Amino acid sequence: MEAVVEATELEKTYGETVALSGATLTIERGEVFALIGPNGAGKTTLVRALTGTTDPDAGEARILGDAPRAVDRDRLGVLPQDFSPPDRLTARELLDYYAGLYDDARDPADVLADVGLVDSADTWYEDLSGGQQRRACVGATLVNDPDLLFLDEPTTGIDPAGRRTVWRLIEELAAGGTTVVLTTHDMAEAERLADRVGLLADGSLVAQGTPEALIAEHGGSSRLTIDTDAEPAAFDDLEYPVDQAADRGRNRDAGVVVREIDPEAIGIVVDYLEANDLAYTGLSWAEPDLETVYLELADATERERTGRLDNGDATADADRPRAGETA
Ligand SMILES: Nc1ncnc2c1ncn2[C@@H]1O[C@H](COP(=O)(O)OP(=O)(O)OP(=O)(O)O)[C@@H](O)[C@H]1O
Repeated sequence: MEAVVEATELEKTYGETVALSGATLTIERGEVFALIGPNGAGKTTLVRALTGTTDPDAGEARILGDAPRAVDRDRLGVLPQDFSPPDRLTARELLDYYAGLYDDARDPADVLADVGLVDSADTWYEDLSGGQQRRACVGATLVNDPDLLFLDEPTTGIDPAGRRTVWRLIEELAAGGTTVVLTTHDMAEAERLADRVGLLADGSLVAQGTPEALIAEHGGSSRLTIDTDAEPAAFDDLEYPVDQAADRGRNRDAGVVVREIDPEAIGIVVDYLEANDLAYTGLSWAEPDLETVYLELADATERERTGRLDNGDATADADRPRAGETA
């Protein structure tokens, strides 16, 4: 396999703030790699170090076999988080403008179609909706048909249908051999798109792997959440471990979580609730997902950093069931 992105022990501090602390990763050609992590974890700084818009204090970054600043710009597409093109250009003019920067650019009309903006092609950028603006920005990174594409939060502010347009586009690009590095706070996006995910916390990549491997290693067991005001102690005679659910927000019963339970065994819990006169308003079963992993690992890093004691229920914050899995 050909390494297209290589970061070795990257360090970057801003005054007292450590933005990168020994970040090391390798991304192969054609991979979609998702960088996830809490606000301030260092994702943007890592992308900037890899694209040559910031110099690390130590360590080495190489992309497409070269130092980031030495790479042929025709081969690279970069969508920064805060990219804001001129307002008084239409979507079409914007892509024409960016296409004009390259000798061998794609037809901007094709790019407009790719990002789903044909109907808004003649609308000024400032009059596009936030999501349409973001799609136009994604388009601007595609005019040179890059081999390596960095997308910093590409779908932030885009509605669900538009998000799927961008997801399909990223999948097509990757199928065609483009290497894509994206940062996202959307775990469904990372789980759907990424061949591998890197979780950045406090400037270090604390976990890397396929979504499936990360979920298997860090996701814990499947769980059944019961909407009930009953205490976990009321379930002492149930054959499964039961904990209090994390804060479930307004308008929800407090809730308890039954762990290590397969869906076929939900009937046992229902029988138990009824035999013990325990009132409940709903049950939802969920497999661990990338969000579970994220919360577990980000929380573990936070505990380590602050010296906060583990209460023995490290996954308690991760009890939200996945949509569509309500029993
Ligand atoms: N130019 C800068 N000057 C000073 N501090 C900076 C600068 N860039 C980043 N930082 C700090 O470095 C840390 C990492 O920031 P970074 O933007 O890389 O995080 P992030 O993971 O991308 O966050 P988010 O998810 O909020 O976008 C933060 O504490 C941030 O305040």
